[in-house]
Amino acid sequence: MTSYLRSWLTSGTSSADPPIPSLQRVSPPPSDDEDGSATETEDNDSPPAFPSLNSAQRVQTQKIPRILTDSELMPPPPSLGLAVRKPGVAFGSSNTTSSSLALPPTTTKRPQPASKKREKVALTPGHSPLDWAALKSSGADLRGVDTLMRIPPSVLKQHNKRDDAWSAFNGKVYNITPYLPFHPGGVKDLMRVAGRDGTKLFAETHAWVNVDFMLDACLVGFLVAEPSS
Ligand code: HEM
Repeated sequence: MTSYLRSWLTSGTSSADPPIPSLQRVSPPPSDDEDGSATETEDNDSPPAFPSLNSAQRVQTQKIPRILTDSELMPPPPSLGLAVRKPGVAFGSSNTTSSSLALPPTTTKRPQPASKKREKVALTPGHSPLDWAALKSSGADLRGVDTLMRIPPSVLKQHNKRDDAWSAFNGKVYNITPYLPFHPGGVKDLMRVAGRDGTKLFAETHAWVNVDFMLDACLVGFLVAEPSS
């Protein structure tokens, strides 16, 4: 084999060609086998050394780069969290705790109702918001009328009793009687708008409540101007 390669390499070369390096016979790596009985064909499940015994990688293993600690990789957060900052006090100058896990001062106190008027009333059993949703979708007649009507203020005014209370919100007139016991603000407050346009009072109390959704099943008609006689 070696002589074949040598003759193949030398054929066609001129004297100007660089000298052909002589082939070296490389002896196999020392085997673990004392008696050298293990051969290529023999079963040997032990994996080869990695990195290879004479590899450059193995020589360099002494110089493993140092693994940086967490604090070297990422600086620690500032000791004072924004959550404990007091409004109007310069950051870090107050006597706040150093833990950023401390509760922000705004949530350490229970929120107080803005006024006595806005306090919620205790709803009687079976009158929770979920119960109202169930009643609305039950198919029960909550309007009390057969068709939607055009309702002038003079007609609206007549429906001002607990058992027959209509109120207008954003141009739509609703029968609020079935909703009275479900109102979280109480019957009394809701009755203040019975027989009249409650849009303003409603918006001043809780503009975030979606009246159109809450009372869609109670719609009786639309508020119109008084017909001229
Ligand atoms: C028919 C129209 C109305 C509907 C559908 C309605 C609905 C609601 C709902 C869903 C809440 C609970 C709000 C919440 O938890 O955030 C509430 C609370 C309240 N409502 Fe009404 N409301 C109506 C009309 C009124 C009116 C006209 C007043 C007028 C005085 C009023 C006074 C209150 C008060 C004082 C509360 C409790 C305090 C609060 O939650 O802020 N509501 N209402």
